[in-house]
Amino acid sequence: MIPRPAGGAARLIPALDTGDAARAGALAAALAPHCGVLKVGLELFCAAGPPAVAAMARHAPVFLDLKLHDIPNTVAGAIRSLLPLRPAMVTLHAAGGKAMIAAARAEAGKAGAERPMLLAVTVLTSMDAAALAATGVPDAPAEQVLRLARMAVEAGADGLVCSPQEAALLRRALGTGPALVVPGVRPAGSAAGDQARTATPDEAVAAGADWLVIGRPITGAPDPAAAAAAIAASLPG
Ligand SMILES: O=c1ccn([C@@H]2O[C@H](COP(=O)(O)O)[C@@H](O)[C@H]2O)c(=O)[nH]1
Repeated sequence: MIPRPAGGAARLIPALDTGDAARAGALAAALAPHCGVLKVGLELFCAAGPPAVAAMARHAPVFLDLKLHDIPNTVAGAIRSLLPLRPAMVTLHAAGGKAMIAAARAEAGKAGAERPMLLAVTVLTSMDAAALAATGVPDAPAEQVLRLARMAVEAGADGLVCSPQEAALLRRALGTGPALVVPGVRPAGSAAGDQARTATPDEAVAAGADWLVIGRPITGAPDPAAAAAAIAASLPG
């Protein structure tokens, strides 16, 4: 399993959110010197499929952010299908429940020491309290994040995806065991877009994040490599 980053650029995970495989390849080549991991999400995977994962993996370890959420047998089958791609990290929704996460973990374990890190997505960083309440959860996002995080770790998840606003809470409650992978990170002055629960890279690291996922502030910059290099240089080493 991929080791935790010691600091600096290794903490950075640029999100390659594009449906254009050639652009993703160019971004990967430009960004790899300034990051630890490259993220392939739904947009790129739906457009370009497994070959895109193999192409990105030539530049850096790949975080395959597919947010699996289905019955246990189906999610285990999806993990089985993904293992030949040798992703460093794979996401699944914590809301899928204990049995789903345990089934995914059992399947991932068949890859041995080279298995991917399984990350449970708690409450999407785009959701505020009102959006969460509209799904039938009246609690504050932080409470629901903690509830799902405890359950996911008990079921075998190696780490959690949460907003930077819950990272300190999860570290206090769960210690250093689970890896914390944190999107919703915005360098000072950059637009939040559809992200609701955000903080700066410095704040995210201070709160206990291991890895920071940053997409549009990098990929939408006039010079993505320079944007990534500036963020990476600002991270504690
Ligand atoms: O709760 C979540 C889980 C995953 N993401 C993903 O992270 C990036 C963030 O991109 P930005 O452009 O920096 O907003 C994106 O790929 C999401 O799918 C998330 O934002 N929140």
